[in-house]
Amino acid sequence: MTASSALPLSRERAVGIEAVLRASRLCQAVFARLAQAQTVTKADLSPVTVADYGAQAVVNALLHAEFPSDPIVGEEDAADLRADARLAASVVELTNSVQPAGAAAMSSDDVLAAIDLGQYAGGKTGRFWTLDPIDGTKGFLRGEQYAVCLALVVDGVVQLAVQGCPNLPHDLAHPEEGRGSLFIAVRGQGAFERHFDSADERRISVSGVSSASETQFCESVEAAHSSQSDTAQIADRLGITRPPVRMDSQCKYAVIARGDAGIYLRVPTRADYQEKIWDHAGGSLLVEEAGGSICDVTGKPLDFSLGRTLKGNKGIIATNGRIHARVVEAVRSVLRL
Ligand SMILES: Nc1ncnc2c1ncn2[C@@H]1O[C@H](COP(=O)(O)O)[C@@H](O)[C@H]1OP(=O)(O)O
Ligand SMILES: [Mg+2]
Ligand SMILES: [Mg+2]
Ligand SMILES: [Mg+2]
Repeated sequence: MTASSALPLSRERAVGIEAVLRASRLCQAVFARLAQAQTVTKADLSPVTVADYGAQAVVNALLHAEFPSDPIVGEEDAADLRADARLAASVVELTNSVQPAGAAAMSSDDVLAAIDLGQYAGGKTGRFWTLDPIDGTKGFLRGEQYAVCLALVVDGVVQLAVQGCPNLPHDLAHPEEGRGSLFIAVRGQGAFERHFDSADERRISVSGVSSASETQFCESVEAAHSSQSDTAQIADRLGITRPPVRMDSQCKYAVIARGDAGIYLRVPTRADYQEKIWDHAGGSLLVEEAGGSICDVTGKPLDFSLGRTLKGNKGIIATNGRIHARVVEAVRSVLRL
């Protein structure tokens, strides 16, 4: 099933899908030659590859061509590329490799300018896009899960999500049967999944379990991103006996939205870490439109209107909805909130 073009945000939805598919193709092409991929270290020590820059260039360029007055809150900026001509040349080559046949090649200046379109400050009025060109760079580098995450925020509320998950199995129990899914949601229109090799969409919904003990929970692979000792205690308190599903990136939100697991926990490891809006905007809408619930570890709704970070929130609890109150109670009790 494909959403009708008469529905709200149908053009944004179609452009978002094209942008995320192009960026996902670029990332897969880079991974195929990852042995040679250049990586640099940003000030925050996170790995960033030519694919992160290239994917941001591709998405921003298409958004800017189609919606020239929409600002973009993107994770990356081109400062390091301006200081490294060899790295910049790789990104320009990659960006042009996924432009449609017949499109004029982008110059180095065009590519750097496209990346730098992502520096908008966000806020509570008007509409803007938010982009994580590769969420889960560490998963990408390991050949595991990562996601290209795009969302549209209007007056502080997420209205559209398009998330590409190139390595996500279509069926977690049968990874050999195919990988690569796109997840799409528009507020009020439901959540959908399509495989990378087909335009057919299917509506997805959260798991129907009504007891937390019957489900599995997912969390980060990286212990520095979410406290695995706290989540083990929370799981224990909820009577969950199955091991956690550890996965990088916003693929965790897709897995909740599709009903593969019932709970996603992200428990702060540091009091001063502010979650970024591009790490949660799209994923939160996917979960809500699939019938689930989301809030922070104190039970507060996520507030995407405060700029580039979720500075009013701490951590994340996303569930299938039916077990939400019980999970929030267990998290608050273990964290003494
Ligand atoms: N201390 C931290 N706590 C929570 N998330 C973090 C922390 N440090 C980095 N991140 C972010 O976690 C995300 C990946 O999370 P996951 O573990 O779910 O795959 C990345 O976007 C990464 O941001 P960044 O892109 O700035 O490195
Ligand atoms: Mg990063
Ligand atoms: Mg991220
Ligand atoms: Mg990223």
